[in-house]
Formats: sequence, structure tokens, C-alpha cells
Amino acid sequence: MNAVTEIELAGVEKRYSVPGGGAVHALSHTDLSVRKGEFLVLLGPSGCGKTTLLRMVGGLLAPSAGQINIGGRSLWRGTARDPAALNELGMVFQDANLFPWRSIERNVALPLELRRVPRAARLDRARALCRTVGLAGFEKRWPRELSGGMRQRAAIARALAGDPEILLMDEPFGALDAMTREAMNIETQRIWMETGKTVILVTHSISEAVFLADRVVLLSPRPGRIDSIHEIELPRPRTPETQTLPAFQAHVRDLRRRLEAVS
Ligand SMILES: Nc1ncnc2c1ncn2[C@@H]1O[C@H](COP(=O)(O)OP(=O)(O)OP(=O)(O)O)[C@@H](O)[C@H]1O
Repeated sequence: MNAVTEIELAGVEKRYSVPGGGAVHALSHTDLSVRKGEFLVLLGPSGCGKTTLLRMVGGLLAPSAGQINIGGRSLWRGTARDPAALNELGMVFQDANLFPWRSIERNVALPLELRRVPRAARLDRARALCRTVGLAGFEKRWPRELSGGMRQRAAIARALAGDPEILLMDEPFGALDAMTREAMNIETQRIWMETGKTVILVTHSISEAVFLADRVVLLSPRPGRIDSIHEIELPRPRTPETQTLPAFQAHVRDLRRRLEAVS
């Protein structure tokens, strides 16, 4: 059976206009298919267009050209967005962006509140999501009472609140210390395996990319474009020991070499 395509980019480009005239060609003609349930990682040097690509797929930034399909629906019609396609997208950023005056469960429930889901139902769902992301017992706490890693768990729970098919993560663990980051990688893999979502994650870290990805898409800059796509066929679930496997280290070496060549 053929894998189902969840996200399809065809000829997608982005030029930013710059004050005073001219344009930055942030992403040139890009074609990419992401399979349903796939974990795809975007890796590349600073300025190669990773965030630009993710924000276009997330419905936050209109492409200058090309087509983005989400679950077979065209996301963008000029600068307007298809609401049904948008409903399939949840986003997590480097900063958790929790409202400090809302408890964790009320932060997680916020997207449901905006959709006018009744209070009891949305809090039930928020509490279940807190369990999914390992925050059971912290539902009533305030964001300031949680560590950075726990706040990112809450941000993941909030992104999952509307039950989107797709989770888009932009350097979600970039601000965390190395040990918390490793723990969050393991948690992210667990949540992905349990929920079956399609994930696109942006990172600067080669080892994070190899640890998490089914495929790593390496981008190169000036202008941003896909340099190469690397299949990571390491068994799941991956554990800290996975990083000691020769196959893991070979992927890291390959990607480092490629990254140095394109930087
Ligand atoms: N709003 C904007 N206006 C003009 N140029 C922009 C804008 N946003 C990004 N750019 C430029 O587009 C290019 C791609 O930027 P983008 O942030 O997508 O790269 P990135 O790979 O995510 O970088 P990083 O890893 O540093 O976050 C860069 O040259 C950047 O300077």
C-alpha cells in the first residue's frame, strides 16, 4: 500500500521585500511530500529558510509562489487560508508563550475556548492532554511554577488541544539545557508514537535530528533550498543507547560533512 501524503509542497518560494526596495530570496522553488504519521526534521545553517518554510506550512506566512496542500486541501488562496486545513495544524515555538495569569490546564484549553467548546469538556480534554505530555499533577499550577522543559510540555499539549493531524515544532528545545533537551527528545518521540501525528521539527542540532527523524531534510542557504534528504532507518523507540550505535554515528558524520559543505 502506498503511504498517504499528508503535506505536499509544490514549487513553493518565498521572497521577503526589504524596506527601501529589493527582496530577500529566503526559499527557492521547493517540492516536498511528507507522509501521514512521518517524523520529518528540517536541519540547516542559520538563514537557510527553515523557519520560513515551517511558517508557510503553518499558515502564518503566505508563500510568494507555489502550492501547499494539507490533507489534500490547498492551505493558501493568495493570502487567505483554508480554515479546514488550518484546523489540522498545531504549532510549538522555542518559547512556550504561556499566559502567566492562566493555570496550566487553562493554557492548554485555550484553543478549545476560542472554538467555544463548553468549559467542562475543554477542561477534561486539557487534563487528558496534561497526562499525555507527562504533566499529570501540574494541571492547576501557574506557568512560573514549572521548569522550562515542563513549560514546553504544556506548549505541546496546547498545540494538540484541537486534535490536529500535524504538529509543527520550531526549535522547541533550543532554549533548554542539554540534559532536559535529551529528556524532551525522548518524550517527543513517545508522544509522537502514542498519538500518530505527522511532525515537522526544525533544529540546528545534528544529533537531535538523527535521534528523532524518519527523514532529515537538509537545507542550504542563499537562497534557501533543499540540499539533500536523509532516511534514518534506526529502530524505534530510540533510547539514549541508540546514540552509541555505529549507524547513528554514521548518520551524524554524514550530516555534519554535508552541513559543513553547504554552510
Ligand atoms: N521578515 C523578514 N524580512 C526580511 N528577510 C527575512 C525575514 N525573515 C527572514 N528573513 C531572511 O530570510 C532568510 C531565511 O530566514 P529563516 O529565519 O527562515 O532562516 P532559518 O534557517 O530559520 O534561520 P535560523 O536557523 O537562524 O533561525 C534569511 O536570510 C533571513 O534573514
